[in-house]
Amino acid sequence: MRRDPAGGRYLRPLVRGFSLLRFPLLNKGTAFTEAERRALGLDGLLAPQIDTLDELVERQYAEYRAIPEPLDKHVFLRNLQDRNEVLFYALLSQHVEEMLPIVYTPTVGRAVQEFSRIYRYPRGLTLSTRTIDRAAQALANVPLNDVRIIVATDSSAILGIGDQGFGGMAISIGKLSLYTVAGGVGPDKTLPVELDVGTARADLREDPGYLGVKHERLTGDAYLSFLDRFVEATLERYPKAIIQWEDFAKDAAFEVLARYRRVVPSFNDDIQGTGAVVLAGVLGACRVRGERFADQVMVVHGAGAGGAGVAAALRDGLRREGLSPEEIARRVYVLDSRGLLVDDRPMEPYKQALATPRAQVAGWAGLGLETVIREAGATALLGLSGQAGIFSEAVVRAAQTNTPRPLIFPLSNPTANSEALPEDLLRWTGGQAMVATGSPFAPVTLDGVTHEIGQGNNAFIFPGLGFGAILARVREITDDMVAAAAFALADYTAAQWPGRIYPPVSDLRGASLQVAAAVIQQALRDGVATEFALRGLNDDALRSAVERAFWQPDYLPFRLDEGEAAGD
Ligand SMILES: O=C([O-])CC(=O)C(=O)O
Ligand SMILES: [Mg+2]
Repeated sequence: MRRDPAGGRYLRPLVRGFSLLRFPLLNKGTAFTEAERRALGLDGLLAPQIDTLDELVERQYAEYRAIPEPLDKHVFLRNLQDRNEVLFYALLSQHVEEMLPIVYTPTVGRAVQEFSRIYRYPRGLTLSTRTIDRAAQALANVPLNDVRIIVATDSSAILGIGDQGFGGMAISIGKLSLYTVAGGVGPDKTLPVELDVGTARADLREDPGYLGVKHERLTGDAYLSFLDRFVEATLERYPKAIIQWEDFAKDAAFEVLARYRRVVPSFNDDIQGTGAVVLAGVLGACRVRGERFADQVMVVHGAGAGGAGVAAALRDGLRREGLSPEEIARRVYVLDSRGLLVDDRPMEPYKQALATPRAQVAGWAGLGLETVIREAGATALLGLSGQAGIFSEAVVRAAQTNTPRPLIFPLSNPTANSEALPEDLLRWTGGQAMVATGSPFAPVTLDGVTHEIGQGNNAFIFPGLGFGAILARVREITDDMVAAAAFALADYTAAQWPGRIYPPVSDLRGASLQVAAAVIQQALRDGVATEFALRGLNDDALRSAVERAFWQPDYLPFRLDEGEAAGD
């Protein structure tokens, strides 16, 4: 992108003619003007009609509406993205609420599973055991010069659906669409990455149609060495990039975050993003109920990256309220598939910090979900187990004996993995449960009252967190920046959407702007920001600066420099 002396934005293309039409970031299809067609060697290659962006959006939208199946809609939008990226984002921006469940959760889960079958056109960077020795060359081949945000997955724990091998690329692509539509990052600044270290799934390895490498996953030193080479080559080619680690299985998630967060500014979306969004939702629900957060007793079901991240965020939130470690231990309980984490039980090292002291559960009737809810007096249930239906009627009734309006958040994705259906939760509790889910659900009408179902998805955190970190040019993403994102989201919801636990998805952009501004403030306070132009701005000025930096889908005019013509 360039600017003329009057400040007008324009493009000076390095490719011309047919190649220009094949470059999704530059292609305008029939919106190339008469003059551009002549100057850029496009005469004869396009339909005669000349359209505006709005006309193209209308036409694509009509086609989109005619497609019945969500996965086919996803493929349609992905094809558009790979053909004409500005048009894709213009369409998506105008229909965020309708299309988010298609480009993102839940349909992206299907796209991950079907990725080898729906794969059409390359996007992003794939590093595999075949290419990792040439990582620097692979990065040099990426046709983008100023990448600022990378979403990288090793696909070991995609959403709640486990190891998906090469298919995990679809989640990196989907998350980055949100970075652009909700987080304001230009698509030329985003890079989805699939780290194909193999798959533990024999069915994939034996499937002739599977497009990933067909061997067992790398583990131990070989795995870490693979990641080291990726990080090293990335730092070299894109020194200003931030990495979002996505959908790594629990042990790897913690290890990878700890290993690299001070080498390259990075965060783990499932641990930190999910932790922040759930903390914001619990704070929001307490405000709606007129109760104190510090008085809640919270049971986290699931101790993978998401569950552990949520428990850590809740504990951190309680610490900020002034509670002692002993008090916190009586407010947050974490269960994995073997029941409550109790400190004398064998468990993975990362879980130890979340375990309940044995003395505290002396005399309890058991350590399973329902018993823990009764014995602990739980007022909030947070589901991150990936186990569909685990929040059963008996479990929910147990929570309602402790409080008339329990908070019940079935957060596992995609929809089929949700711990409960909002409709059931509201029915079992006589409309009293305060419900938010990870995947989108339609409003529920019960006894004439309609309940909106908030979406407690990290989509309300990561676009703003990443955008703020990019604008502040941070050296590191601190825990306090993540916490600031959570509090900003809770404050924004209370101010703009009183009575709701989360804003509606239609306001993802507004929420992200607020999150980004808060993240910048915190980065400045933490001394990790290197963009000093943002120093000293008050909240309003900062929010305006963030808004001005927000990328908008628009067809920029193409101009050639003096004396240049097609074919030069
Ligand atoms: O992708 C989503 O919808 C949220 C998320 O990170 C996950 O479930 O792993
Ligand atoms: Mg995830």
